[in-house]
Amino acid sequence: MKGPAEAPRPARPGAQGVVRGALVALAAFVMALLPSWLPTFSLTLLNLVAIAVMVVLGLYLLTGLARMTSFGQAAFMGVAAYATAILTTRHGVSPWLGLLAGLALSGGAALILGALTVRLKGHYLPLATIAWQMAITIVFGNLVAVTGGHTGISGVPPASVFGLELRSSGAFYYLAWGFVALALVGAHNLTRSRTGRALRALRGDAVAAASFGVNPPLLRLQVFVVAGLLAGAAGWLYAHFLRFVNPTPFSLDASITYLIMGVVGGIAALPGVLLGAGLITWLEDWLQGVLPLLLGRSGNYEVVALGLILVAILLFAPKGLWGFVERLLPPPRRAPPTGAGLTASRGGGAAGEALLEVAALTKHFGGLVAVRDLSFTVRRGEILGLIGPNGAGKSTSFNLITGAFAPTSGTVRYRGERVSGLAPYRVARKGLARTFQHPHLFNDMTVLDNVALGTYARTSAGMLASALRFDRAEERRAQAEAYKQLARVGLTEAAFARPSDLPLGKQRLLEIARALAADPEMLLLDEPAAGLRKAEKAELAALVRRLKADGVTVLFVDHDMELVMNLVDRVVVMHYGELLAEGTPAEVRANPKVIEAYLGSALEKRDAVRA
Ligand SMILES: Nc1ncnc2c1ncn2[C@@H]1O[C@H](COP(=O)(O)OP(=O)(O)OP(=O)(O)O)[C@@H](O)[C@H]1O
Repeated sequence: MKGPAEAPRPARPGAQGVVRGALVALAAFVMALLPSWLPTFSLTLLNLVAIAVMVVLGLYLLTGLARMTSFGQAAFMGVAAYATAILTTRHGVSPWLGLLAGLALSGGAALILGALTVRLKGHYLPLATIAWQMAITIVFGNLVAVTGGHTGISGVPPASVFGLELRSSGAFYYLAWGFVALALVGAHNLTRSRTGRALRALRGDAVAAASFGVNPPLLRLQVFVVAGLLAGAAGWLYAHFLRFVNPTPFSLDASITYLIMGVVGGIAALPGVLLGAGLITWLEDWLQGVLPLLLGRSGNYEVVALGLILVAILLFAPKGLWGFVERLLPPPRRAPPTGAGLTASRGGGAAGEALLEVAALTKHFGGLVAVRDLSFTVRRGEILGLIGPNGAGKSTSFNLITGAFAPTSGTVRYRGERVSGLAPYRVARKGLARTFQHPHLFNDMTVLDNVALGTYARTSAGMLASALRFDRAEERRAQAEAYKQLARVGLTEAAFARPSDLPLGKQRLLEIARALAADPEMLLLDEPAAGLRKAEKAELAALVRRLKADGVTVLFVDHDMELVMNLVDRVVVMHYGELLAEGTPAEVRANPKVIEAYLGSALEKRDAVRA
């Protein structure tokens, strides 16, 4: 481990927070004064920046946090812009009612599209959003009776506040940046919440996220809708600022430009959103003026220039321009959380009674039977070892128990309740926590936040509550709980390090701390000793013994016979997918079938090496 990363920072987070707060207040003060200093042209540009920020903020949540790419945000913007334009020009409705209608329609559209597409993997989601984006642009252009076709709808009334019509750029500036301020604060709060952590965990590792109770499709859908609503609000601002709508600002080109803004500024950080939206909006405007003069002809050449900038950023600054700036700033200092953790709610039931019952479990992979007719019971309070030579079916059994695989036949019951066939997040919420053979940790979060992820199913603040910071008390307890579990595995020194700074042995302890943060009744450890040195294995074994003393039931799947035999109460041995033997370590060690299986596989390995 890198020494300095592990050492606790000399925490003076209070002073740093005050400085940050003062800087934000100063920026807000300067922003409030800008309309009295700047010419109309600059204010108009700033209003367009504000509108872009709203859309890119949605992309921050969608792509920056959850790594879902959408090429369709301008379409959601267009849905709200057309809704308010039609209602206010043709039906005399107030622009504020137009806002409600616009948000309802853009949010509804995101809900429908999201429900259909968020389960798509890899490139299919972006492709689906392109299809949606193109379809909706065609509707805007061709449904002439409703949308005015390519001519669009003009005469959209200005929004008014307390009877004051916001006609000028200077007046509209306060409305647009007021929206931005609210959205920024909400996004900032969300990022620091249980939802923000879960979203970051979701990126590329839905299996790990589900292991502490996150429902990946639901969370993806929620964030997709929020991004749609932010784009909808931007569309409403656009319609009442320019007072004219046509299909062009809501086309695929526009959606791509918003993505470029995110990538250029740095889509994974809120300052990057502001930087990207500001820079690209200004650059686009500047290039539109300069390029025709330089090239001697007019055309959309700024698109080519923006494309080149995007390529350069992707090559030289994959984290965007904010990535550069961030490196120059001092790292944030955080103090160890204090106070009470979360209330333990599991437990009950007598030691020794059946907790997990595996009955006639079978799993086929095509023609291969990985697990055949496997039955065993884990009793409350014991450590049960599941061992077997390579390919015996241990990991498959583990995945069947935790819900990662559905069994071909047979059942798994936990506390008498059938859990086989349930989604992994549902199994996790029943009180079964797991670790992974190869640690699934999140290096863009601190060690402490990685453990706090484990509290997901024990906390309940939703997106709105988190965005409004109503989760303050719960979040404090979740952080304190995470720290408590870090202390339990002896890792508090590394609380503010990154998981990648830790050696493998400590990463495995960190995964166990995260599992413990879920307050599990039963802990399933998948080859926790693989790749560990002798001293690390001893540390692991001591921890598992302490957990047993605390009443945690453990299913310990591993190769290491010596470790398992000295640690567990009972052993289940698998061979070629079937149960070979079951009993105490002494009974199993003396079982001729076990000796033969292990000796046989050792000889096979030796022959393979010789060959
Ligand atoms: N997703 C899969 N698709 C097809 N076959 C699989 C899959 N997962 C496992 N298998 C096969 O099932 C059998 C049992 O594999 P499994 O990984 O469960 O064994 P194991 O006892 O955990 O082995 P190891 O100790 O080497 O991890 C092996 O033959 C393996 O190749």
